[in-house]
Amino acid sequence: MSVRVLQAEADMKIPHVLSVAGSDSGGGAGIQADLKTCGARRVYCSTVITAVTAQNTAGVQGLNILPEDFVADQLHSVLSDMHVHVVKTGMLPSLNIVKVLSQTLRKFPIKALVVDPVMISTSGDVLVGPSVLAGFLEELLPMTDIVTPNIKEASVLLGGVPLKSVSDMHTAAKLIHDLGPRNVLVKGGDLPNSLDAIDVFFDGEDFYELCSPRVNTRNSHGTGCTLASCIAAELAKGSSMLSAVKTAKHFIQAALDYSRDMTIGNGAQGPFDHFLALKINQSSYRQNRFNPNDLLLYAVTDSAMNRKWDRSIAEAVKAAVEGGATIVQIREKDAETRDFLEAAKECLKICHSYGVPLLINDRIDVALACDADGVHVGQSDVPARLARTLLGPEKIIGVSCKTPEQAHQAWIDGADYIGCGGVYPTNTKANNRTIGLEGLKEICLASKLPVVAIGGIGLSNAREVMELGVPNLNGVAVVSALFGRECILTETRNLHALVS
Ligand SMILES: Nc1ncnc2c1ncn2[C@@H]1O[C@H](COP(=O)(O)OP(=O)(O)O)[C@@H](O)[C@H]1O
Ligand SMILES: Cc1ncc(COP(=O)(O)O)c(N)n1
Ligand SMILES: [Mg+2]
Repeated sequence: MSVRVLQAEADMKIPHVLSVAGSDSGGGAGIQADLKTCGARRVYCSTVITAVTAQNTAGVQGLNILPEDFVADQLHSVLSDMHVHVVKTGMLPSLNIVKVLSQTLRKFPIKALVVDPVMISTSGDVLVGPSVLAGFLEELLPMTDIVTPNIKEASVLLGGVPLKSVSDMHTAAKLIHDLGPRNVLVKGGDLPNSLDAIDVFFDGEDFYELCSPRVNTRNSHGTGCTLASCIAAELAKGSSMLSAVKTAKHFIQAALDYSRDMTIGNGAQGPFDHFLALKINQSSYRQNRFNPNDLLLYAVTDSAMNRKWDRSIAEAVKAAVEGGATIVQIREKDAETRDFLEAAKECLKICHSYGVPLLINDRIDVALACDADGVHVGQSDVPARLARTLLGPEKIIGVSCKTPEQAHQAWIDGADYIGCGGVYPTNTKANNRTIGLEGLKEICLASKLPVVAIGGIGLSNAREVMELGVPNLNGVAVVSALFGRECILTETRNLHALVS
């Protein structure tokens, strides 16, 4: 294969959003919000700038629209060279720019088009005049996968009918859907007298009300841009539309809450902080869901060992959590699906009574059916990106990795941690290459995700693994040293004392 073909294939693998929007000098909305959102969501973002605003926390002081020919040049530069998965639009300030965009998109097919029909900013400034409306209605909306108007913009798209309630938002979503886009999200951030921030999503068949408590903050400048670019980022990673919208709503809520008391600028509407995930314990703002410290003593069950000692999976799991296991994975290679499911439900009850998360090895169907905390997948199982789409943003996903490249891909795919090994030779897994402490260290250093070491680890060597001195090595995963022994409780206690 030629270098060019290999380059093109590598390019296609990196989730990529192109934002076509205006610049906000204050850095809270527009292109700047889109870049920050994609960065926070771990997606590459290229940009085509349509206008430059002089803007701050008090409002918009000036606006300079770029000539449509130069917008066309920027679009061509990006799309003719790079593999863009999703295009997200923000401020499209002239009818000719809308036309240039829709013509260009016909030449360069993409996976999805996300249109935030920016017309009026949160500060009340008119960013886009009425002449552009015809362009939206005739050119852009029919090719749009999701359009995300706020209540004022929804009203403009529908010729001026005011929206005053959630019920009006439902009606508007349906009417806007009739204009051509495949999905509609009417955002209710500015709905008066509403205790919650309610958005209405309509996919052409069903309505969903996405509801979150309203954060009492002045820092809501850029929420609309952020929501749309987060949807675009999740779509680029392979999420379904509904799951992308839910993730985006969750992201906005978490970011607003995290930065509610931040003060930047003297005006009425401040920006918020997109990078909370970097600040709250390394990897995830979804703290209540996954805590990397839970990887400390990771117990993995084994059906053959349970058979040998004549105990049920539930008995084995109970002993392990009593002994101090901090996370449990059930790994059943030869059980009937229904038996596996029943056992998983029983283990889930036990684990949750100790506040310990339970993961299912390989079987996404079983994890979904028993509402487990997540899954662990190997390199030949369902890809992590698809697992994320199927399980949604809340579940924990771990991936077995033997190389820095696999670790990188796991991060791109939206995994939460990686399992790395076999560190030492082991009999639990046939034909498993041993990577040694050196291999483990190399992968840890390359990995942006927390790591749990696995493979032949027990009382004799757990300490040297934990003393490797890499900050993202959060724990050891153990099979035989717990479940291959007579008293799981004692073995777990001893190992727990050694690693903590
Ligand atoms: N104070 C708030 N608390 C929680 N969510 C909010 C708040 N303000 C806006 N949102 C959410 O932010 C997103 C953007 O909505 P909105 O502010 O209505 O759009 P725009 O920024 O385009 O005017 C929506 O998901 C909305 O529910
Ligand atoms: C350049 C630019 N684009 C978009 C918005 C909308 O901001 P919001 O997301 O708060 O409605 C803005 N204020 N400036
Ligand atoms: Mg807003």
